[in-house]
Amino acid sequence: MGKVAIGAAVVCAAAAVAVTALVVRHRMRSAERWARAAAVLRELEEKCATPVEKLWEVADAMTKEMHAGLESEDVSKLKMIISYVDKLPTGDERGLFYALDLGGTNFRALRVQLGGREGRVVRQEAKEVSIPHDLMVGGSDELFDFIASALVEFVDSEGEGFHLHSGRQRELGFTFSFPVKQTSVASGTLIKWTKGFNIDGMVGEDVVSELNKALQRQGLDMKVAALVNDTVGTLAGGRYDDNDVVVAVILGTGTNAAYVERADAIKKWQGPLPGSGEIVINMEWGNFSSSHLPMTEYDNALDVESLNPGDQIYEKLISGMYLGEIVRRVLLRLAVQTALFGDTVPPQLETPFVLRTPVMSAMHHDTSADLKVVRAKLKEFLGISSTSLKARKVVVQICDIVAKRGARLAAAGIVGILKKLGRDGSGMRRTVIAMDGGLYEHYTVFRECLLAP
Ligand SMILES: Nc1ncnc2c1ncn2[C@@H]1O[C@H](COP(=O)(O)OP(=O)(O)O)[C@@H](O)[C@H]1O
Repeated sequence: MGKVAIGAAVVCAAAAVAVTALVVRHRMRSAERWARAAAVLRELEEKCATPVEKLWEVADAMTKEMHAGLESEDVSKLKMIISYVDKLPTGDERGLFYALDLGGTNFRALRVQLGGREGRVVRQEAKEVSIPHDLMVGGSDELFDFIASALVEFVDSEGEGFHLHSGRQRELGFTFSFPVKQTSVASGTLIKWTKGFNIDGMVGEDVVSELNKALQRQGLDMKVAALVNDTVGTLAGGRYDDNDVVVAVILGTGTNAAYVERADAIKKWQGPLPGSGEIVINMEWGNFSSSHLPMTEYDNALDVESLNPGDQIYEKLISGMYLGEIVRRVLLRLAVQTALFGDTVPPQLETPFVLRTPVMSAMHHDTSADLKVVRAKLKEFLGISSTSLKARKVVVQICDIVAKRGARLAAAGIVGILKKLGRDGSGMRRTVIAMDGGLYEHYTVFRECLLAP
């Protein structure tokens, strides 16, 4: 009995030692993994850093590129497109106007009855339709017929309070938020698709004529009276509300900026200068690129694997289409190299664009002590069923680094425009910037960081 007990005790002791050794080894492995995760995070933080000196460099580079883009075509990454809009609203406008806004995942139709300076916006109605993904990469007729048929329904649903002057054809302002070479106020050819659109045979075509043809095919008595970029539209809308608006910036699926330039500062302008002496420039700033931009291996890989490698570099750092995807790439690296989400890499995490920016934003804004929103989103969108609080904190930290880099770079771009306008110093006249876009509107941390970096 004694021997058996001793033997059992010895066995037991040996097992205990083995178990202890296992625990220690696991702890060491876990400590090692966290150390590696911390190193990946540290590196991300360093590479994404945007100290004030760097932001000034980015702002200066933006100003320089603006000058180059106004000088002549094709010398700068900034196209600095002349919009042909030389008059902005004064607030005195009257009548029934229609608008169509196409530039991302949704399009919007709008009708508005303007009642002059006193009446202002008497009445307005809008309709929003999401674009099925297959139409974003299909044929041109299919996309424009889809839009025109939605406009038919919109006009059919017109209620009380909207008055078209008798005998007048319905006129539409077409906001088309892709790079276009404008040829007049109501015509322009597509330069390239961005933001996930890729429709065969459209590059080089007049987008107004494509829409007019579709309106005819659908039997709607309406014609496009003006083609404006969404940023130019935002500038016009901003000016309608406030006379000091001179710049507009969009931060949504993509990003862009427009501003009012002195016509005589546009060296590449040919022909008579407009009477107003001013013209709106559509910068297409999403294509801005500079060696001063803080790029990481994740950004480079995202760019190389994108539909438009080498293009839209600034947009790929700051806009809603890409922020979530950058975060996904960092998380994938952590999952593979440090087993952040357990011993196997969650398969969904390998799917490009599975982590959308609104989901990133929801996780970033999670204020619960145990980060339950992060837990729920990781489960819902990435199929990660169990996470430690520590891992969830890492996720939030990555969102923070990526979002704040984007917001600070966007702010630096705005400063670049103000420098070009000579409105960056103190004691200058009041300058108002019209901001729009879902990213700016809904991503609070991003917006607050942009406003007070
Ligand atoms: N809650 C949110 N948090 C962060 N980003 C958001 C949120 N909601 C929308 N967004 C971003 O805004 C984009 C939509 O922007 P919006 O200006 O409405 O349309 P567009 O697709 O024409 O740019 C989305 O693709 C997304 O990237």
